[in-house]
Amino acid sequence: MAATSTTAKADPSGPGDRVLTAAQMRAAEQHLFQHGVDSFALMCGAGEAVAGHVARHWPGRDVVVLCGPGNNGGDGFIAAEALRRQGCGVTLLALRPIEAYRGDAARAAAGWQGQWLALDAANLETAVQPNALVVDALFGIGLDRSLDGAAAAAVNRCREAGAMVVAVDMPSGVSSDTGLVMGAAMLARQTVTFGWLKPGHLLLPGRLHAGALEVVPLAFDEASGRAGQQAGGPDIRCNGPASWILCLPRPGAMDHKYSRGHALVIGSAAMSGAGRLAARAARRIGAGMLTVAAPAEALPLFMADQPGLIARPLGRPEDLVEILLDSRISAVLVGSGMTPDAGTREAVLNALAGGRPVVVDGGGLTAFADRPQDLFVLGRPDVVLTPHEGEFARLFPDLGPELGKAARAQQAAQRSGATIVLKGSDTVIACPILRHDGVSGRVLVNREASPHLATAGSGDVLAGLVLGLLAQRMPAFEAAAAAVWFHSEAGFAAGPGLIAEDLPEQIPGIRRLIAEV
Ligand SMILES: NC(=O)C1=CN([C@@H]2O[C@H](COP(=O)(O)OP(=O)(O)OC[C@H]3O[C@@H](n4cnc5c(N)ncnc54)[C@H](OP(=O)(O)O)[C@@H]3O)[C@@H](O)[C@H]2O)[C@@H](O)CC1
Ligand SMILES: Nc1ncnc2c1ncn2[C@@H]1O[C@H](COP(=O)(O)OP(=O)(O)O)[C@@H](O)[C@H]1O
Ligand SMILES: [K+]
Repeated sequence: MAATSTTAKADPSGPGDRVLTAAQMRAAEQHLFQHGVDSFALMCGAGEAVAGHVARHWPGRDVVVLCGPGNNGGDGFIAAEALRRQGCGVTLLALRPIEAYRGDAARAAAGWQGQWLALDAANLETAVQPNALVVDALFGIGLDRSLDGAAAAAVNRCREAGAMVVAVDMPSGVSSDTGLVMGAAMLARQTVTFGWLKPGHLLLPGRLHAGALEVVPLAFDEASGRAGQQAGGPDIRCNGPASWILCLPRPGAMDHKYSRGHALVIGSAAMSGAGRLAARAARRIGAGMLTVAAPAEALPLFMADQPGLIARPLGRPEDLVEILLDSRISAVLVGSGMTPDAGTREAVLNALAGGRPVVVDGGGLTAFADRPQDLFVLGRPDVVLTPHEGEFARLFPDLGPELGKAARAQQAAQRSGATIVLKGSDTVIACPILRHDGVSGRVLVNREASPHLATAGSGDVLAGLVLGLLAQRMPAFEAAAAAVWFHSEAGFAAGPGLIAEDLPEQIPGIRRLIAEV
């Protein structure tokens, strides 16, 4: 079967922007088989696509192909034979003797016309010379335990030799569902994958092991992708405008400042900067009106900083309840820059009781570390929790990294009933609303963000962006995802030397750019 390959830069995630787990991928594959696609033809398409990729990027180079025990190895045999026929010098090392292969992989192995070498330490040392070009076809989506023995030795040898590795489907050793390294993992320059991206290509550290990604659709289409996701697990996609642009607020001729959205930031005296940054971000993303409620001594700071906002004193807890009587307030941010204590807890609970969409950030999350159930407001998907890893671990101590970031965020969303933004360089946004088509929720993975965002106050800006979009009545999951996307774009736009104060100022330019989308 001829493989069609895509190398789209803007969104290389294949048909749609789905991201499939290993189980979903297998279900998508079954869907194809039920509709007459031949499994060996699919493997041939995969192997030939890898060979085509290698020939395009390194024309005329000798190549070492490492074949594992299953179908990933099968793809390797097909690629090796295709390259050999093109006149490439190919050395092939296999983890199994030829007679031990089964199914399509056995058929692919039987088609290899070159020499057969065992994948062992001695052969690795001879074959993988410094700067060798290596096709890693050891393990793909079937990896289910840590690499050891010869497979681990292959990873080490490639690393020692500074080999340029092209990974087939997954860099071997990276879990396709979690992006976690199992024992040891190939550090690939490039990864050629099939059908759709897998979470492990996007989540850390897998993203760093995968290098540049090429998605080859093969025979996979929208119907098989949908069938794959409906077989179980969440609908995972890459975060981008396609996921939320239709509900991005746009002011119209009939709008006035209140109708555009009135956001409320609960500020603190100890760290007023957090609320100030959030307020500025909420206004830059389009909230028509912004009120800060903060201890009286902090109010002059807010007012001097931003003449366009309204400041109201917050002394007693009842003050917040009174402020929330104003029905024009359309969303609330609580927790940024607040100390994690009983007073903050009360402010969060009062904000939630106000019945508006609420963003809970920073100290507002940690204040519930010893009683997370009190924060979990089942049936309130308009509540957005924005934890970084530390805050997440305090609220969901049992949802550890071993589950993978996509699954952790999804389970946290379902447990809390809230939209979850699990921050980091690979921020994941999860929706608590279950669907009725067998898909257990929606998850978006932000592809990449500027590491310059790792600076104090950057999270406060993100919280403010979510607030500003919620205030404009954008649904919470979409608001959270759009905010994360704007935030990472702002990080790239500001670039080196970025400080949190720069981020809100980048928003209008980015907003203008996507107005045309
Ligand atoms: N679906 C698709 O889109 C397409 C799929 N295609 C290709 O098929 C690949 C999936 O093939 P696969 O299912 O045979 O799994 P694969 O990754 O080769 O692992 C093989 C076996 O290794 C074992 N094993 C696991 N971990 C281990 C470890 N650490 N150390 C040692 N052994 C370990 C484990 O078997 P076990 O030993 O448990 O019996 C496992 O079953 C996919 O990635 C893609 O390249 C394309 O051809 C066409 C499109
Ligand atoms: N290495 C990184 N690469 C990209 N984005 C990052 C990185 N580290 C942090 N971020 C982003 O920066 C923000 C930091 O938020 P947070 O940890 O709450 O900081 P703060 O509380 O100081 O504002 C988050 O949006 C996070 O996703
Ligand atoms: K591989």
